[in-house]
Order: sequence, then structure tokens, then C-alpha cells
Amino acid sequence: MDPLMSIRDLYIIFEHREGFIGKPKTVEAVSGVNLDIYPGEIIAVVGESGCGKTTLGKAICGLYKPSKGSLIFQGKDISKLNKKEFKEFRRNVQMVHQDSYAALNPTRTIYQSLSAPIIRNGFAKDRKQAYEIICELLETVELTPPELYLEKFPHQLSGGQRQRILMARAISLRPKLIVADEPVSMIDVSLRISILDLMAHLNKQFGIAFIYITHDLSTARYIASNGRIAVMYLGKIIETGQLNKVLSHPHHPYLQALLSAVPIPDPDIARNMKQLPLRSWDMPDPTSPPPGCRFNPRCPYAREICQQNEPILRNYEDDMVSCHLAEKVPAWKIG
Ligand SMILES: Nc1ncnc2c1ncn2[C@@H]1O[C@H](COP(=O)(O)OP(=O)(O)OP(=O)(O)O)[C@@H](O)[C@H]1O
Repeated sequence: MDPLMSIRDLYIIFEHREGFIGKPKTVEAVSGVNLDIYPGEIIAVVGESGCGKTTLGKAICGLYKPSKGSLIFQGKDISKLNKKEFKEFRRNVQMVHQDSYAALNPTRTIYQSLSAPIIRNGFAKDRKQAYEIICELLETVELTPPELYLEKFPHQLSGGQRQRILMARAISLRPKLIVADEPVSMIDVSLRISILDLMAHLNKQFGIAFIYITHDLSTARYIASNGRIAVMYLGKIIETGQLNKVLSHPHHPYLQALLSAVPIPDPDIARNMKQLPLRSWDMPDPTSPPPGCRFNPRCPYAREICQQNEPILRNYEDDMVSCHLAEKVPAWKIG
């Protein structure tokens, strides 16, 4: 199967200025990322705050231009699309944001917010047809009866309901890919599973591929158990593969450290859990990342080669890992 999108050696570089004086520094928020996204699949993009997840997500949606590298959507480089083709690409790749309140216009009713893109993109010929489509969409995202929600303003809805409205708005344009950036991190814990279930349902019912961006390994495990995971560290993908395999046999020391920091509910297992003894808990300054492997100053296994040469993402056992010493790093498992 051909990929829906191929991300090729992508760099997104920002200027970073501290105060008004001095030269601006640069941050490689995304640094040499390669990833193929296949139709209908779910990929969880996981990593700590500041590792470049949101920037990668926005680049996938065409909201940031690559500083270097390219994004190929359905065989075409998106930087070479004409205006009409780019509009069609933007319709096909939608983004759902973390902050549902900021993502909706507070002065517009739900009907107004949902009808505008439907009419603009020609999915409804008049207001009556738009109304019917919106009612159907609200039923799909389980906001029923729809009439109860149409005339409401965003502030009159709960965080979970607003997130469902954002999902409805995203699917209203019949996209092939949705980038969901931390969609459940701002809603009550009790409602998170239902939003994740909704995404899984939309993925199955409409065959929409999802990029699920999160810092939370447990929700990644829940939504992408049959999909893939890409773990990021300081702008780079350091390990990727089938989620269950990667999380049960993590090869990269950074991923092992992340997993060993997740609390385990079973006290017997928790007691026997070994924390990976990182050499430092601090993330390096993203404006001057360490040479060689970006994780080397924190890695308990680092050798000279790790300080000198940048590792590439390579096939190793069942997945891909960017570590010179993958063959030598001790296996890690829970308990
Ligand atoms: N518009 C921008 N201008 C300058 N620097 C930026 C910009 N956006 C992001 N950055 C920097 O790029 C790096 C990656 O940021 P990004 O928001 O993509 O990370 P993230 O993994 O999504 O983090 P979080 O989970 O906190 O949102 C950070 O060092 C951040 O400060």
C-alpha cells in the first residue's frame, strides 16, 4: 500500500530570541524526521514537553513550511501544490487542538461554527442541507439530540462536549488524516476514555488515519494498541514501530527511562521496578543540543561514539531505533 503521506528528512527551525538584545538563536524543533503515514492507521507520537510533537503535527497539516526536507501527500510534494491543490490538501488533513475553548469562536453558536466550513467547501448547497449534515455529524459524535446543541455557544458546553464538536468539525470535511494534538489532556479524567473511543470509532467507521500526539504513554497505549508509535526526543524520532512491540521491548534508553517512570498500579510489580539511572534529569537546552546523540549527556550507557556521531534511525529487531548501542543496551521489562 502506498503511504498517504511521507515525511522526508523534515526540519522545522525557529528563531529563538531571549530578550531584546543579542543575536537570535535557532531551535530545530523538528530535526531530520522521516515517517510514512498509511491510510487508515493510527500513530501515537509521544515525548516530553518541548520535544517537537506539536510542531511536527502542524507541519503535517501544512501550517508550518519545512525549513528543509519535504512532505509528500498522495505522491505530491505539498510545497509544489498550486493554490487549489493546497486547499484540497488542507481539507484532507485536519487538526484537532488541545484547547477546545480557544479553537472555537466564542461569539458563534455551534451551528454557525460547523456550518461555515461545510458551506465554504461546497458540501452543502444551502442552509437547509447544512442543517441536516450538522445534525448527522452531532449524532456521529454522540451529542444527541442534536437540536440541544445547535444554538449553544462554546462556553455553555463542557470540555468533553467541545472536544466532540471539534471532532465533528474535523470530520465534516471528510478528511483522510486527522492530527489530534493532546485532545484529552484538558478534559476530566473520567471523560478521556470516551473521547479516545470516539476517535477509534471515527478511525474505523470512516477509515480516517489519526496522528495522536501526547506526552501520556497510557492513552497512547489505549488508542494505538493496533497501531504504531513514534517516540520523539529533542526534535528527533528515536524509536518507532508497532506500539505493543515497542512498549513491551523498548530498545532506546530514553524510552526505557520514560517507561520506568510510569507508575505501576500493582504494588508487587512496582516494588521490583528498577528506575533507569539517568546521568541527568534535565533536558538539554534545545537551542544548543549536545553533539552526537542528543540523549548522550543523560544516557547511562553512553560511550565515546555517542558523543561524536549522530545516530540514524535504523532497523533493529522488529522496529526502528536511533541508538549506536542498541545491540548492547540491556533488555528492559516491567517488574
Ligand atoms: N513559534 C515558535 N517560535 C520559536 N520556538 C518555537 C515555536 N514553537 C515551538 N518552539 C520551540 O520548539 C520546540 C518544540 O516545541 P513544541 O511545542 O513543538 O513541543 P511539544 O513537544 O509539542 O511540547 P508541548 O507538549 O509542551 O506542547 C520547543 O523548544 C519550543 O520552545
